[in-house]
Amino acid sequence: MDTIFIEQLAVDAVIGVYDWEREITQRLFIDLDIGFTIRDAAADDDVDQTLDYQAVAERVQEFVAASRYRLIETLAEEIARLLIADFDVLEVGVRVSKPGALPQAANVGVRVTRSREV
Ligand SMILES: Nc1nc2c(c(=O)[nH]1)N=C([C@H](O)[C@@H](O)CO)CN2
Repeated sequence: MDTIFIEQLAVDAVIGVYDWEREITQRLFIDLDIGFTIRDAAADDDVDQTLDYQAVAERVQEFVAASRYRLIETLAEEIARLLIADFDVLEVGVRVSKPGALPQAANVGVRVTRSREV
């Protein structure tokens, strides 16, 4: 299987377990590794035969911006579910980073890998 990836997709969302975090948005970065066979699209040089990363990015940005989860774990899981359901992908890796969460660290986050059940 091949991979189509998106790195550091920036989205502002309501996210966090503390009361003050429910009142603000915070910057998240999303990394996606999407398992997809690109051979046919490459052979025909045809975007209609591949996964349009622009469409994926717009859908994920729309979803995350409207979300109000407490845990980044939940957000990562739901992004994976969305991609498998809406874009018919076989496997997806989702990394959600919340760089503002820990002042003493450059970044924190979670990574999940999920596959479509066949
Ligand atoms: N494993 C996690 N730990 C924590 C999370 C989280 O989403 N997953 N969230 C918080 C707070 O919201 C924190 O980001 C506030 O700065 C703490 N730990």
